Amino acid sequence: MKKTYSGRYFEILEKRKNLPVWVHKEEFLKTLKENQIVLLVGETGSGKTTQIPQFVLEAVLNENPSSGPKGKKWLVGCTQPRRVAAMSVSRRVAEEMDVEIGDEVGYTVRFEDCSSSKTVLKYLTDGMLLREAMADPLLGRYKVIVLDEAHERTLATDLLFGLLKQTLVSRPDLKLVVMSATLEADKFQNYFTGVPLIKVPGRLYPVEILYTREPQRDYLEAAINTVIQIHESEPPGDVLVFLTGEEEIEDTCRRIASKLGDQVNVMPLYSTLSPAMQQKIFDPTTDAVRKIVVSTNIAETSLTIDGIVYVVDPGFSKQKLYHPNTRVESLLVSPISQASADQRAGRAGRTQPGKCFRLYTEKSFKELEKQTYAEILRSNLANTVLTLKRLGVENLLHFDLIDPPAPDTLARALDDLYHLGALDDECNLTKTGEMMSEFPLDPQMAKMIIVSPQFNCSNEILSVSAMLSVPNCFIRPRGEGQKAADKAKSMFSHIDGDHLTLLNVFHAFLQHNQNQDWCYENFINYRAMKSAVNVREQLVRIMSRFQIKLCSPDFNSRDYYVNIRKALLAGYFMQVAHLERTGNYLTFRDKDDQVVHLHPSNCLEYKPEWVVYNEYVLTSRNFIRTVTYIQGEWLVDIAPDYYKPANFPNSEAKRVLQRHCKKRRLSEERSCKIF
Ligand SMILES: Nc1ncnc2c1ncn2[C@@H]1O[C@H](COP(=O)(O)OP(=O)(O)OP(=O)(O)O)[C@@H](O)[C@H]1O
Repeated sequence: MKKTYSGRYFEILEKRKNLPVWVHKEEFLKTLKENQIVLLVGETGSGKTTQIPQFVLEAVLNENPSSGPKGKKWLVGCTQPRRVAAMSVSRRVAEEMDVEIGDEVGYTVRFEDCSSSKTVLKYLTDGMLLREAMADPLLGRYKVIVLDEAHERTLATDLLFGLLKQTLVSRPDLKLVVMSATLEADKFQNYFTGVPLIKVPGRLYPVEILYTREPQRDYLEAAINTVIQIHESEPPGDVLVFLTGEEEIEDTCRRIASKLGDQVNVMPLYSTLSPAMQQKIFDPTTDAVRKIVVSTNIAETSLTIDGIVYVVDPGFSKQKLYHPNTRVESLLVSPISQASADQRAGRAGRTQPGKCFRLYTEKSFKELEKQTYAEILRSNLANTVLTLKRLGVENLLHFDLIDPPAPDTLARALDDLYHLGALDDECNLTKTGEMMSEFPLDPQMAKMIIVSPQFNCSNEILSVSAMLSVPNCFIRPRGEGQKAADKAKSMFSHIDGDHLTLLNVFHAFLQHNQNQDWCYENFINYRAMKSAVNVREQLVRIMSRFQIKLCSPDFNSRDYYVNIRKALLAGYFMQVAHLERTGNYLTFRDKDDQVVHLHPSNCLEYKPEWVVYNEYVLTSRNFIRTVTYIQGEWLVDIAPDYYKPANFPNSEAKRVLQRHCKKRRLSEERSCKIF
């Protein structure tokens, strides 16, 4: 039966037909029919992300009217580097196709699947497609895969390139479309040897680019002043400002709001914000109030925020950097690339003409790198190696990547996985490694969960892991509310560490029946808590697949928290710091030790000799965040191979460790004598 469409459908269809990609529809479909791989480069806003997958779907449905593999429907998949884009674009496409989201059009992002057996077009993060490939390396449900925003060169997209290059050989019926606004076409054509390239010039509305005459000393001040200037002297239209991180964004929102009051509606956007808050930026505003969205670069690609006329681009973003020697992966505020700057400008001019205010000179723009450096060259690769091993890649050095990572980085990753027991001496995936790869978590966390039954506390470790996987649950408003928030937090504080504090919050939330008012009264982020409950349920499902026992120590036993702390260490034993006599902590790794400080958010009432930490944060100082007290002798008990004193540089910590080892040896000898 033919579907009857709503009036809205025809209204949007008229607009869609004006998008530049529509002129190239026939050429694109013909090229796709004749080739297995097609590259498509089109300007921002030309209609790639929303239209091309629909064209592809039309062709797939026309050519394959009967059902796909195992009686299921064929799928067209379109990847996005960011979850907020995958979710919002799929909603838009569902609206364009006049269907409910989750039916014919759906999305899958980490910890959230909004697709069903009806789904034929699925937007998903590149990371999720990689996960699907682990379960089914031939991606049997897919007829066409569209890799969007390829220029971003995220780690997952780069791995998908390598993987799909192999898969396409085994599956001649599978097709691949690679899309971007600013693709290094030559590089990709070389990589995929001579595949056709379709160029879509033009955009729907023009964007005027303005540069400053002089370089700006303080980009934050400059950004705030520009927003005020726009508000005071430019015609109506919403504003999108790009900044680098959560704190900076919240602070800027507050400052803009205090200067412009009710005349504007200021909204933050960053990845750790709850999905509900993220969705708020798409709410239409009334004419009298200007919307000002202050965002990290998660709004840089694919997003259309209706009403945005002005973009303010200070030219910086936080970028991941990895030092294989110290094994520290950190985020540093760095200048963006020309490709990023173009993407940012492209957020304007989507539903009407726009203006982009670049807070740097034209000369500086020309001096920026052309493209952002591929993420694979700037990351800790432990997770990547685990993924590749799970995908059956035997020889990592022969896996065909566009930019192969530095050998040092690869060696470090192999080493870490070996210590975690994920790889054996021959670099093959162990049973533990296989299990670890099934958890959508970093390898240490996965290991911690897998071994937690040995410490009789898998229930607690799951709760801690869930809490570590969601946005910060503590709300700390600036100004008046800060003291009250700190007081509320202290009610949950556990003197031995932040992990245990998170566990207290999780338990309290359950005890109060997941009540939203309770969260509000206690300065707890309700959405984060609901997400944690949801994440935990998903982790439980993976646990039961592997028959990993769910168990808890007796809450009244003295060892309740000791067991949990030991289990934490069993996963994170490579993230330990020792308090030196100088009063500083020193990370304790087998090469370069680093002086670090406890992050001010910690809830320890004293400075323990040894701590295990979740995160290394590099800002004005080196901080370790989310820390818990552990005992030095546990290191030699829990990770004896890793903590051989001979492996470590001469230090105070080494001497302590030697003592523990000696004690352990003596007690072993003693127990030998008894028998
Ligand atoms: N949510 C929306 N509301 C209104 N119009 C929209 C929406 N999403 C998309 N559009 C319209 O469709 C156009 C094309 O969007 P699309 O995301 O497909 O472009 P694109 O070429 O992929 O851009 P980019 O390279 O920036 O991702 C937009 O410029 C806008 O006019």
